[in-house]
Amino acid sequence: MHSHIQKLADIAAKPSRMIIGLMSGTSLDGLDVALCRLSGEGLATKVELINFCTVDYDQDYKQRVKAVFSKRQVDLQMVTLLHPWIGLEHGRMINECLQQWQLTANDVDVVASHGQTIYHCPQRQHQLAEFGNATLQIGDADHLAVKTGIITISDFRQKHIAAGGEGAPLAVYGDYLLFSSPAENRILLNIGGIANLTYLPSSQDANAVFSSDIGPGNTMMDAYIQAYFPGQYYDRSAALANAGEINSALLAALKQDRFFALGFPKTTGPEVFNLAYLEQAQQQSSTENLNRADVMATLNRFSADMIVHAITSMTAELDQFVIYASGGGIHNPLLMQHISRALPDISIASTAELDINPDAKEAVLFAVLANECLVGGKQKFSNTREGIPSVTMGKISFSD
Ligand SMILES: Nc1ncnc2c1ncn2[C@@H]1O[C@H](COP(=O)(O)OP(=O)(O)OP(=O)(O)O)[C@@H](O)[C@H]1O
Ligand SMILES: CC(=O)N[C@H]1[C@@H]2OC[C@@H](O2)[C@@H](O)[C@@H]1O[C@H](C)C(=O)O
Repeated sequence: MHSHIQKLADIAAKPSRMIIGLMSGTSLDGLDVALCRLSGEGLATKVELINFCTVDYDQDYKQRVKAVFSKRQVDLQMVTLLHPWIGLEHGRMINECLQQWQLTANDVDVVASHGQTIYHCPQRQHQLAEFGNATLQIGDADHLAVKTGIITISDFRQKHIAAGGEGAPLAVYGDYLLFSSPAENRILLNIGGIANLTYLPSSQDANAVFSSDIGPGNTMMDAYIQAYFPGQYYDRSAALANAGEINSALLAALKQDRFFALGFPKTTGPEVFNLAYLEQAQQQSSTENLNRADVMATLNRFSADMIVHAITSMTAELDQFVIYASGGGIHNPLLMQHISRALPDISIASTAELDINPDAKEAVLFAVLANECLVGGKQKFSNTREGIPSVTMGKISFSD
């Protein structure tokens, strides 16, 4: 047996494993690095978040990735160059975090690397009959493994698609394993660039678990402020949106997209929800001359309304449930106010109540997927339930 395989078997046999979960989402703000101690598998999985940090991307990094991000036409040489480069950059960022935490590569068993999504296109979006669902994450894990000296499990979304899913949301697997509880029906709501949710019934029945993307979380607000307020990356504390008024004609036009007419589950990304989408809605509603604060106020309300719509339609038959929110959008006070006002009888907490830092949650969930790749695989989801195939995800890269 190759010593690498023996090493993997030894890691799998340990009573607990140290796994670094990485997430770099659609907001392109930074790399979330979550060092977790994991034990058990399936519903017996236990996670302890030992250390967490977001390593901010500098301007060069952002510009390089943005040049190929969610665009139909890109410089293919640049995509090819970025694939190893992002792997190396993420490796360098892990090394920095380890140094900061006064740890070494030997203290970590495995890295779980999401990579950087640069294009996501489910069949229902591209509508090309001869092609299926597709998604592309770059940031090569062999480079990351060699740079850090740590075995790396990566590229989780391809198996999901190969087994009939759209490649997202993957959060549902970890949400179910970590947060499902007989005490209450739960909605795990993540408001990142794109918003998504997972429904976890108190029955803990894996076949009744449900998950879907919702539409934009922060992505359109971020794109708008970045385009018109150079130097600002997001509408901090909703300062701009709070200075404006919601325009009902624009709001109605924003809600017209085909995506919202599709049934759940479904997935999407900034390939759909971007500035061109806003411009089209402004043309349709003759609101091209709206002032910037009003546009931001309307975009903020648009995200909130679609989140509320998804929650109410997915919970129509439920008496009671609690929402646990995560992702950067929970720091946008106006967005959260719109959501809670529209759902006055629903308790909205953050995943901190479930002992997971809401900013770290997605990175932790990738650590859980890596743990399942190593020691799990027994928890089954219903084969008939669209979007949650019962598969083991991730590819393994060795460091030497
Ligand atoms: N103080 C704040 N005020 C307003 N918005 C905020 C604040 N802090 C964070 N945000 C929003 O959260 C975003 C980052 O969210 P997050 O890190 O969850 O995104 P992501 O992981 O890239 O997204 P995804 O889940 O789609 O992959 C920022 O770009 C910003 O829009
Ligand atoms: C293709 C892709 O990267 N999708 C992301 C994105 O960000 C949020 C939403 O869109 C979700 O579908 C997904 O990420 C989370 C982690 C998921 O798969 O659950």
